[in-house]
Amino acid sequence: MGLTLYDTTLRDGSQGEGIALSLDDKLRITRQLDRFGIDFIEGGWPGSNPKDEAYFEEVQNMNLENAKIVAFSSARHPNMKVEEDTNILKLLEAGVDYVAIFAKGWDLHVKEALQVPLQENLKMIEDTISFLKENGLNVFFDAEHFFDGYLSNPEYALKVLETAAEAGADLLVLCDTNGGILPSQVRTIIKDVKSKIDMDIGMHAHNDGELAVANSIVAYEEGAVQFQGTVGGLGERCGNVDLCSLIPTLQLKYGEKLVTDQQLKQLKPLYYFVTETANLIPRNNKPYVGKSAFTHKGGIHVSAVRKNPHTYEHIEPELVGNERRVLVSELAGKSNLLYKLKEVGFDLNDFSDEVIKKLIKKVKKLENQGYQFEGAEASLILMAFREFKDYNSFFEIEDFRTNSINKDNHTYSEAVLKMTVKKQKVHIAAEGDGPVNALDNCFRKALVSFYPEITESKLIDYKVRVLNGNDGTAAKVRVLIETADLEKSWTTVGVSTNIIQASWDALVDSIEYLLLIKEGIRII
Ligand SMILES: CC(=O)SCCNC(=O)CCNC(=O)[C@H](O)C(C)(C)COP(=O)(O)OP(=O)(O)OC[C@H]1O[C@@H](n2cnc3c(N)ncnc32)[C@H](O)[C@@H]1OP(=O)(O)O
Ligand SMILES: CC(=O)C(=O)O
Repeated sequence: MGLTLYDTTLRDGSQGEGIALSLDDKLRITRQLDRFGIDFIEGGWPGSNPKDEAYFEEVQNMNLENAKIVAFSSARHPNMKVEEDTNILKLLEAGVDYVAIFAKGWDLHVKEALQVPLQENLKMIEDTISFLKENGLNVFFDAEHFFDGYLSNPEYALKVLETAAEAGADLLVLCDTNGGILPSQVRTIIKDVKSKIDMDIGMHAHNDGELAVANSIVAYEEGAVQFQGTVGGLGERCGNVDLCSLIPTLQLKYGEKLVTDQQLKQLKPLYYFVTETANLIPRNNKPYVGKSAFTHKGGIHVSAVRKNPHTYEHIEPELVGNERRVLVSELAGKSNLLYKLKEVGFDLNDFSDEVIKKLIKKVKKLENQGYQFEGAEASLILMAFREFKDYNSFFEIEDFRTNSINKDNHTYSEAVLKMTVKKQKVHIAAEGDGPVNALDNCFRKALVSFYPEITESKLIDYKVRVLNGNDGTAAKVRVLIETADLEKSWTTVGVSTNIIQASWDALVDSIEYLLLIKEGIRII
């Protein structure tokens, strides 16, 4: 058997806390895994619940391009005939060519979890595999707790594998079910298994010791041919080995051709698809696929990356569908700002060294006052624009006022705004649920006849962070406003001890940035 990828997101991944995939979710994930180039997809345990049973019915209509679907179950129950065990019968009804059977590889489990003699566990394995083989199925044998079992009673753990092999199993999968084994132990144990049993082995690693990737890599180095894991490392307790880390490591560092280059570029989209389908928040610092995996913040790093990205990147981000990003903050140097300005379309010749230094000094000073530009790039870009001698703002604010009114125990607000737009004086009022909403309504009402395009955008998120909580209601706050039009979203920032002022500053930036984009000024 060549190297194969085995995804158990739909089975072991579903055993992770907070994961509740619908049947439709499972089918959509199946489609994406298949397109990505996964060889085997463990779809579920048909004996466990009606949803998994329905999955095996539905998946037969899917015309998969690449993957084989695998149905999962335990070996037969103790003291029961295999042909009478519904778990096993449902495997036959699942309409698959491949099944995965797990059984105990640790004497402790046989004695305490199953509470049967050691011999009965071997008999369960033998009966189940023989029966499934007689019924024409390919059988992957998952030796549950194999590594802990080997450490406790190596003769018995090996006997479990030998029994499965003699009964006709097509592959012996060594499971680190409790996820606590060490790479050095994996190496020694697999060497011993390989010296005694002449069969292909697979690896199923859990991540309780944060070593699932390391343990799977050691298994690979020792000749394992199948790697079972999940997208994003979902799974029981701390999860399974994350295929989003394991696959690119094997492919890009060990040179194994597991998927095509094009498929590998779908790794990040696959991670996002599965994470979002599972209703989870993607983790920025996930190796390879996280938003921050190739994001540079420290000035020293960005200075070097501009000269040669290899200085601070272990692979090219595009290989896994990711991208390089640079942040500007108080930890930035000139390089961060130059990178960012170029990225958004500025001609760097427009900025003298002096202006860049002045801008970066301003960023550091403002961050010391509570601004945070890495999450508010639109405000940063506006700051750079305002350094252009020939830049005229789209409007000039004269003053504004807000009032809150309580009537019949319901509070609402009104705002009044005086400004000049295209040399015309505007004096306008509007109401809103609260003062910021009233100001937003008023501002847009004042601008709409001059810039009708502002109706295409709206505020989609508004976050307030108290910066010095000890000062109570007099504390300084940072307001981040996210605005979106039909194509993109952008974030702006304001900081003040007055929440209305902080919100107003962020609001003004958000509208001004929109007008910059709409007026076709060089911003991508
Ligand atoms: C390491 C792993 O991740 S293995 C996969 C674990 N996944 C799951 O458990 C999710 C799906 N599970 C289920 O839907 C249910 O647990 C079922 C349908 C399988 C069983 O439900 P129930 O019959 O109500 O039993 P329950 O879950 O309480 O206990 C499990 C039974 O399986 C037995 N069992 C455990 N491991 C094995 C095994 N390897 N081979 C055979 N039987 C086993 C246990 O001894 C216990 O038997 P008992 O009821 O006679 O005491
Ligand atoms: C089979 C399995 O999921 C395990 O041993 O962890």
